[in-house]
Amino acid sequence: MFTDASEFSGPAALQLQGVSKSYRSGNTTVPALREVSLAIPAGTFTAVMGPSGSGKSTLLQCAAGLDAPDSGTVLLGDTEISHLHRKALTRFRRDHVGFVFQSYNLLPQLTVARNVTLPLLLAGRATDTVWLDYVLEAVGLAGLGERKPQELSGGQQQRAAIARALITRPDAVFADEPTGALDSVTARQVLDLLRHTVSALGQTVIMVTHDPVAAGSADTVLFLADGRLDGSMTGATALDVSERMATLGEH
Ligand SMILES: Nc1ncnc2c1ncn2[C@@H]1O[C@H](COP(=O)(O)OP(=O)(O)OP(=O)(O)O)[C@@H](O)[C@H]1O
Repeated sequence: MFTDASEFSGPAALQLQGVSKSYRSGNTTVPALREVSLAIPAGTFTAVMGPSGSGKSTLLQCAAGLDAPDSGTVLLGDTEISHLHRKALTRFRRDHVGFVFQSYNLLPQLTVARNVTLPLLLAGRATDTVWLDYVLEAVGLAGLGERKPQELSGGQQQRAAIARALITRPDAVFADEPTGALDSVTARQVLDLLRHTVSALGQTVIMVTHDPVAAGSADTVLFLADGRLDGSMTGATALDVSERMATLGEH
């Protein structure tokens, strides 16, 4: 696991230094992340795994600028986002970050093409139709741009959501349980697509998942236990990941 960008050659897509985050619940404080430091090279596929409540979603929220850490710094590309104010952060996210969620979040009244290009519209950027066609083709939706989301299968809807995440050419794509609502065959296709966006388009993908099979598609798997990073694996199979999960937090 890289904790600092100086440990690898090439640019870092994401760097966290000493990131901590707690939630207040009534009179108690729940620590969700404790002093997490990591660096993710650009153009790689990283999975984040850990038991329920280990801090995966909090890590993703802080890393993607959806939430602010209590302490520590987050760098996305060259920009330190941990101390940006709300408006600047929203603008930064719109231009530099792609999101894929378990529940697709496509707007039913818009066509696939309009859903995919919505982030450009919101950012006031023109649509590059050559790039739109390329992205739709890359995700396997060539010729389906004029359909409505409800006229697509679940897997196709997730492909449209991935196209929407790619359309702004973001510094990083964050995926939260992207295969959670899909059957195993469709999930495999979506994982292969995420892999393809990394290897063919040079994207950086960071995916939170509960599924060892999904994690086994990534270049590197980061393990979280009780808000702390608890090691990593590179080139791991689903079986390797399952075995590691069974001993997580045991030292
Ligand atoms: N809004 C919140 N208010 C209070 N506590 C919270 C809040 N969000 C998360 N937590 C707590 O912070 C810790 C980390 O939660 P987080 O959702 O990041 O874990 P997770 O690994 O993503 O869990 P899961 O796999 O179940 O989604 C947990 O103890 C959780 O109960």
